[in-house]
Amino acid sequence: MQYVSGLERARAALERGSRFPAGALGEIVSKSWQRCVERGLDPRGSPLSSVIEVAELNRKREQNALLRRFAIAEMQMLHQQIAGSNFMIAFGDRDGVVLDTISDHHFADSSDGRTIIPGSLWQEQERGTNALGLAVLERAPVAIYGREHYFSCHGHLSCMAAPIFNAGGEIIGLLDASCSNEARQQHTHALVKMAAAQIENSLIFHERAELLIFAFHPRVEYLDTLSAGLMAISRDGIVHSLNRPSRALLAGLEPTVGSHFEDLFDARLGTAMDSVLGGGIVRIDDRAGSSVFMVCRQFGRGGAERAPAKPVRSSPIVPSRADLGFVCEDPALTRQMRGLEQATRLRLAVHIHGETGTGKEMMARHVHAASGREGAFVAVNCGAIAESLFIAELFGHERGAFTNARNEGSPGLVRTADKGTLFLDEVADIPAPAQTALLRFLDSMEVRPVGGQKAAHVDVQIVSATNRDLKQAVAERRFRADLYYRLSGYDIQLPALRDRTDFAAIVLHLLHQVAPEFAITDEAIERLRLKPWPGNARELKAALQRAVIESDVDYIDENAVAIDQPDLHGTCSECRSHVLARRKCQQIRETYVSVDRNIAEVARLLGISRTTVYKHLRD
Ligand SMILES: Nc1ncnc2c1ncn2[C@@H]1O[C@H](COP(=O)(O)OP(=O)(O)OP(=O)(O)O)[C@@H](O)[C@H]1O
Repeated sequence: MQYVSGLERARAALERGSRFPAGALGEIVSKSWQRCVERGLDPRGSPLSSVIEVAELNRKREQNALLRRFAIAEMQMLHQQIAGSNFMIAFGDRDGVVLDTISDHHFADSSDGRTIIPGSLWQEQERGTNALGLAVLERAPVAIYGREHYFSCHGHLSCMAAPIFNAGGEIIGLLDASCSNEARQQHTHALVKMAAAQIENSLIFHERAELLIFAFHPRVEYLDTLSAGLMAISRDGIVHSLNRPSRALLAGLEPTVGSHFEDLFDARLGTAMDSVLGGGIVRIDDRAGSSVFMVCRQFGRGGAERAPAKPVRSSPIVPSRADLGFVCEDPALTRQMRGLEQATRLRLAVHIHGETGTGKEMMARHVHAASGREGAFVAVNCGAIAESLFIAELFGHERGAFTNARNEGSPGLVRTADKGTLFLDEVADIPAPAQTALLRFLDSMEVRPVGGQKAAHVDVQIVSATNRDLKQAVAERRFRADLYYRLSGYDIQLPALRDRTDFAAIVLHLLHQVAPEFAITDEAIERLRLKPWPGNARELKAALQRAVIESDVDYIDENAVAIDQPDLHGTCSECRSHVLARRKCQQIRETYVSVDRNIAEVARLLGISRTTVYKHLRD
């Protein structure tokens, strides 16, 4: 509390242009503010926000290809760990240029989220005090909360950034987690640091695949954690790579690339190797007199029979949103679903309308689950049953009731669904005579099997679905109007995938089903969103499957998503007939072309949401 008021006092002075009481701020922030003042940056103005061109961004991505691969894998992990808390994870190069983001889409579309986009520069001289810029300057993890940011327009943003170092101790990249509130997120800060350390270790394993890699720590139970020292050593004892914990654990001995094993440890390399080659743990002293436990994590190519152990993650793996099973974050849809439980309590028949692949069957199963009914969920594809058999299949038949009837008779699908749910899929295809029988059943809830005398009462929740226009079918007298009214006691209209505001969540969910270990960048999701997706979620799932199979890395980026660029002549179809809308639409399309088709940049420049941009780019 004291800190907050101290910060506010300092902020007020800063914004007045007076000397701010440095003691009220942390040292890093206070020095950074001072540098910004000296540079003449106006804290109430706008940052000199610059975004590099797409060609330059692609060049940087290529230059950092290997690091990017490990970074995106870790971003995916981090995203899963903090999913739902409205965060954005960003990977930047050593100059503070954001190369990739993976985010909760709510944040990506917020005004804060719109500032952190691929290609944006976050050096202190442009953006003032911020975590990415300061992590480079301080060569250490930095968190900047809310109004500690120099520019007041970033005052709602909290950012935690950690540098990624190479084995020589140089910064090679940055990892950042940002959210739009001022809360101190110590837990997230720790996770970002761990992710950066994990990337550094992964790089050592990848780049030194031919060498021995030893892990060591004074406490044996820490050998499998990110606190353990890692050293890649050739068989002549020369150190070729070492991670940051190695330097800290051997402080005083100044280990570097080129040091010799025996200058660091009080043991001959041959003896240490003999002890650890069988996978054992050896206790040895370092040259400063402290003892450590050591284990061999990689024996190097051609070195040993045993498969190298992988570095173990010490971070907890938290289940992701994808485990929930059903994505429904679109407000238009959640509104419709609010009354669902009540509708099933009143036994209203539920009718679901939506294009093919929009999840009608999934929704029907959800209605069944929401109703809490104990009986079975029985799905009937009304378009797939021969007209002559329809009534018997639905209501059952007695033994030998008709030619081809089953010998033992059949209870019928309606009775199988007793105390449960009967799902009539493709309901528009019900043959005319069956429509009458179905209507009679819905009115009485009684079934009489074909060839039988006795009617039985059943208790069934009816759900029907179609991708056709049932009202039109009624108008054309192909579907009975009274049956239509009976089936649509409670209507759910499933939006097409291209119109869903929770598109990103659906992509993540489907990708998790297809390849749980795969990550996808925000930019790839943006590209996917430009497609019209006539086959909806089913088509999207197949496209993700293809992208996964064709990918030789474990993530999907913008290059893995081939889309036909939209034809940008004129306006989108919705804006064609309105003069004002036409002008706005053209402006969006022109800006899109002028910024090398970077959707995030269009949203940022015009101050509109990405969803609005997509809408105007489609035909
Ligand atoms: N909201 C959603 N969340 C997650 N997955 C979804 C969602 N909607 C659809 N899917 C996925 O899309 C695929 C198609 O769903 P489903 O079979 O329910 O669609 P449908 O509308 O019944 O299709 P059709 O009209 O062709 O019968 C399924 O694999 C399902 O996992």
